[in-house]
Amino acid sequence: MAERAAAFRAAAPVPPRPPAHEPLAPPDAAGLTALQLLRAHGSGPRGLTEDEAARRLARYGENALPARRRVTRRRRLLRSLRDPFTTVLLCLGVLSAVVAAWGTATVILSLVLVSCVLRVSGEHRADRSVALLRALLPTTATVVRRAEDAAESRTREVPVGEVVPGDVVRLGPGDLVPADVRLLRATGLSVHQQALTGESAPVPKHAVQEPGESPPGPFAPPHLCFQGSSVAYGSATALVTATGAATRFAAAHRAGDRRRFTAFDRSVHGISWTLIRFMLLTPPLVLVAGAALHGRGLETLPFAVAVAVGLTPEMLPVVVTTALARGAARLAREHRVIVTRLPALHDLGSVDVLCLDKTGTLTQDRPVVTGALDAEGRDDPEVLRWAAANAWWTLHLADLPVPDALDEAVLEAAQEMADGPEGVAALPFDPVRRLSTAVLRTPGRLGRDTLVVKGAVEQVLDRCVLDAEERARLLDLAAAEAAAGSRLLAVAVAERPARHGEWSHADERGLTFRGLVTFGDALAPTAADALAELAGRGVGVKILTGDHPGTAAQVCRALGLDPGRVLTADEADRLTDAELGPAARRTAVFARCGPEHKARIVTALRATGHTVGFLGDGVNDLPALHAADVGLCPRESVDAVRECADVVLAEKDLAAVDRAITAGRHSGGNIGTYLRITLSSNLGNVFAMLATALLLPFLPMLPAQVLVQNLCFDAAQLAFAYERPSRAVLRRPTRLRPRGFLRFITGFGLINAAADVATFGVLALTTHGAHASQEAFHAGWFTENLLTQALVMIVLRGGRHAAEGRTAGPVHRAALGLAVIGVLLPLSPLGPPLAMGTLPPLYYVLLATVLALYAAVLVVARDRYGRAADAG
Ligand SMILES: Nc1ncnc2c1ncn2[C@@H]1O[C@H](COP(=O)(O)OP(=O)(O)OP(=O)(O)O)[C@@H](O)[C@H]1O
Ligand SMILES: [Mg+2]
Repeated sequence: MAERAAAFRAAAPVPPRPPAHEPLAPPDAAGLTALQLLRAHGSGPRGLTEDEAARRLARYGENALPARRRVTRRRRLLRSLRDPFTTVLLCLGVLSAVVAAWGTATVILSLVLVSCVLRVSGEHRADRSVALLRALLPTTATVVRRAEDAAESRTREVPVGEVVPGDVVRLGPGDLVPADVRLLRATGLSVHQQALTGESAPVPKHAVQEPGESPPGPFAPPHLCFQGSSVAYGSATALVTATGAATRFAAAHRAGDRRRFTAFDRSVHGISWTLIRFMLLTPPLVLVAGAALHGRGLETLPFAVAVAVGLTPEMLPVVVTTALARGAARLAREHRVIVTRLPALHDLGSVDVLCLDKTGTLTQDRPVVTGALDAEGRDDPEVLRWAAANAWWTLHLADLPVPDALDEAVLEAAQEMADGPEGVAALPFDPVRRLSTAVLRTPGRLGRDTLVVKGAVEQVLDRCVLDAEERARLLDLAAAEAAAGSRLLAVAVAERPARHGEWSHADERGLTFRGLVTFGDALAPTAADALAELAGRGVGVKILTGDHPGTAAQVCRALGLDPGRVLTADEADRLTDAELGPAARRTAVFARCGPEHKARIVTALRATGHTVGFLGDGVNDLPALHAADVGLCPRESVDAVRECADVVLAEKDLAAVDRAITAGRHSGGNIGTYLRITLSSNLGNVFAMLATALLLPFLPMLPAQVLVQNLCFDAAQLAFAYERPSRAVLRRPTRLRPRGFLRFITGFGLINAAADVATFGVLALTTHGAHASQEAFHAGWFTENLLTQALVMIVLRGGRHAAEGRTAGPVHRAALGLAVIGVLLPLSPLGPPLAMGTLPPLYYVLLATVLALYAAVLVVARDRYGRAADAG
């Protein structure tokens, strides 16, 4: 179809585009009835003809979903200029220009330019590859269309991009609302509007004949649904009023795109601001010290600025996008895991708590009926027949596209449905109430209808006429079945006078308990191993299920996971947010969770400092997927879930999650190592330069030299995006804790500065003669700086276990290159223009000694730090 549309667009004489995707009529066309609105859109209840739809597609353009819209290069460039480091660099550049230090200003501005260009093109490339991966996950909409005017209308799936204004669409649970629509008909419809309004609870929507006053807010009208939302439960038929860039969500987003603040952003943010404070402090410090000790004036400013510039990790964004994009590409290629939002890959590496739903993850989600029991616990096939009648009629009367797994199992087990009673009304299952109800017309009993309710045991018993003792006995009966690992449905019935009006939830009262249907669901074959594997990697697994606590606990036990004390949603409801955090940390299994509970538990865990991943596949998992740092789902999930998840797995398999986490740690580990090494060396250089600036009668390095050295460092550091990290990095969540991180960089920065100062001594010893010594000093220091940097890259690259049988990788090669440049550049023809002189051979001999000592100290410090980190 996509090809056909493309061909159409290419072949047809395209009519002039209307200005800026104007909708045919305003979305709610205030006061128009549904029929009038259909007419205003040149459509009808039978939908558009295929030809008309194709014409409109050419006219209005593709209906791109919010998450799939491209960011333009200009927007990206502006965003990268807003980056705090870039801003500080630009300020320093301007400052240099103000004091007419043209050399420094030019170098700084070129540095900004190079890093922005690299970043923008890197992000652009990364985005393109994510878009290509996303294209593997097509989302569709169900449209009602006709082949030609006179033909019967047909319902068919089309890619969401081909939906046009005037289309009539069908919506069911888990569907994305493909565009802005006006409801024509709706049954029990509730939509998730979280992406639009931030509100996580589903919002009820219904069709109205003539829209009256709506509550305030662009997304509030109850008869309209909007692109960017999805169906939580119920079903509807609706008219498309606006697509693509003309939708309300697109309009709201143009103002300023909300981006999720990820775990990675949070830690980088903290570190960045500490560095920036330091950068802002450096120039005044250098100026004041220069003036006080050597009576220097503003001429020190370019040097002071260069020192501050020396602190910036200019290549950070480039290393980050490259490392992540490579990781995502590899995951897709080797494991068919698709990362739909790149930063999520980094967060996946730092996930230390993984929340799962039970069905389909720990079990196979192929339930089979194992029994039907009456209230005494005796076999009673009648109970199954009631359950099946409920399943059959809710499926048909509520217009649901497919039965859920439990309903399917019930229908499979109770075959002869044909001559059963006829259904007249249905209130379909919803995961908050955990009930479904069908109203049946009892044959031979005119004027009487039978209400059949099935659902979770507690919810059904709450609606039955029972004394406390009987209720407790029935709960025990259910608990005993659940303790064997069975899933359960309770069934209750009631006879009521027939009626013409609507049935509502209020009618589910005064019921008679009929019995239980029990289900078995085999364990997923890979689950036990994957759980053990995850635990070994430092990931705590928590089960968040809507099921019975007994069933959930038994499934965990069967997989070798100690369930401990199960926390039910009712108990969680009684805890404040502050109490829930610690309780959630202690608990492994949460039962009877509704969609909101799942989200609240995830939020509470995040608030206690965990990075939380959530794996789920149902609409009832949507709020939690939103709330988590990383949302994961299997490929067969409903569209709404897939569109919201950050990581889409080829299948719902815990082993795949484990592989994805490893890939996240791979990329995240490289980024962390890059930051540690770069910032500690940068900081060390700054310390040393400040110290020597105080001692020396001349500048320890000229601004141009500082910047050239910076450029060499940056280029070498790109290698970290391509490195294969050590196994030690993959063994625990990669996490940048700002505190520990700052301690690391100051510690290693000081060691680095000590080596520099030692070199200073060596230089004093080996070079003599006033003028000659200045140039030689610069050369000597340049060489030493690059060599120590190369050494640090090799020694600190893999942490304490770096030696574990590894071959030389890209970082080794880059370090080698850096060392060669460090030694040869001052000796090359580039030396004199950069004001670097030649050095006596003795210098090299003594420098080698300094470097050997430095390496030894580094190794000792690294191992101590590694042991402390392992213990912490
Ligand atoms: N089709 C249905 N009709 C009536 N009740 C149902 C139906 N499906 C589920 N339930 C009830 O709702 C409860 C919760 O549903 P379910 O187990 O699917 O929740 P969940 O949160 O998706 O769990 P999981 O973690 O297993 O995926 C079930 O234990 C069952 O009692
Ligand atoms: Mg589920």
